[in-house]
Amino acid sequence: MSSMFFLHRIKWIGLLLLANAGMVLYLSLGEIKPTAIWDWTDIAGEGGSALLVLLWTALMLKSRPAGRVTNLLFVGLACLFLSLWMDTLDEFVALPEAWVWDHWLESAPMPIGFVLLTIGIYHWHREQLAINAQMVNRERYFREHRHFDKVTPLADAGYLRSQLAQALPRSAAAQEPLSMLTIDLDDFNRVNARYGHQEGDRVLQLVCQLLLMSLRRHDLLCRLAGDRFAVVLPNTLEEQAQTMARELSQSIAHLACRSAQQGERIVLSATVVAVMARQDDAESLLQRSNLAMAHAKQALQLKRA
Ligand SMILES: Nc1nc2c(ncn2[C@@H]2O[C@H](COP(=O)(O)OP(=O)(O)OP(=O)(O)O)[C@@H](O)[C@H]2O)c(=O)[nH]1
Repeated sequence: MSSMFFLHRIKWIGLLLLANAGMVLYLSLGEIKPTAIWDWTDIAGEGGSALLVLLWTALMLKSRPAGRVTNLLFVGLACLFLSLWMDTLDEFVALPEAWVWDHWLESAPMPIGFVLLTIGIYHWHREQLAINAQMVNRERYFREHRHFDKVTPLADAGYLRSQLAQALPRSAAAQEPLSMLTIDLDDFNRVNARYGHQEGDRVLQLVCQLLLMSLRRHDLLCRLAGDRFAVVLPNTLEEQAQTMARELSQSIAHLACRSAQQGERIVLSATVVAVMARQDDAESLLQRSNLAMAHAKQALQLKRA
């Protein structure tokens, strides 16, 4: 909310000055009425309405970008507020009966405000129609071009590249770290060889579910190829990513996975590597990640030999 006040500070200051000028004018030219004749119903009705219009103004400014339509809506609401504000002041301050300008101050901004608001709402409606049309186009683009993996419900390497290409500059601009995990099942060809390709598919689906459950909402899991997955970890330092890598590797090793036919335990393990983006673009980050994976697999082979 405070950013909204800062962003539109000139509008708020202008409105405050006008409301204040109205009050000073009334106080300097009129006389404060005795409290006995204050009409509390009018004060509550008019003052409450003025406060509600201020609340609408704040909500409108908070939900809209700056621009012509926002200005129209603001001026419209400001006119309504000023009209109600002068009406409320009238309940406290008595001005000579002969004067008419105060009636104008109370009534004239109201119809102007309604006209401006109507024009503003009409343009807002047209804006919304244009946004809706764009969203439909984008959704169509998304549905047509996004490649879903056929085995798991995950997007593929192409999608990962496109998301990395957007996420990397965004993180750099926000000065936030971005890390990536690559997860590769060990000896997965043996699962296929021993239990069949269909069973292999089921194992990949189980691993995918396990990974999805273990990740945070804003992490993006994709299937790079075969038994290799990648996770984009926004706002994550290398150390945190390393911890996640260890945890995921342990979860996969503990996955109680049994074959559908015989119910045998299928023992799984995975090599998980973490890299943090430095000055990378999508390609160089993927290359570094693949290199880290190749080293980790080599180390595993050496350990086994
Ligand atoms: N069931 C199934 N298998 C797949 C799929 N895609 C790739 N594979 C198999 O996954 C295996 C991957 O083999 P490799 O790349 O040698 O990996 P690995 O056997 O895990 O060996 P390391 O990674 O070196 O430990 C191959 O046997 C592929 O046929 C798939 O969608 N379903």
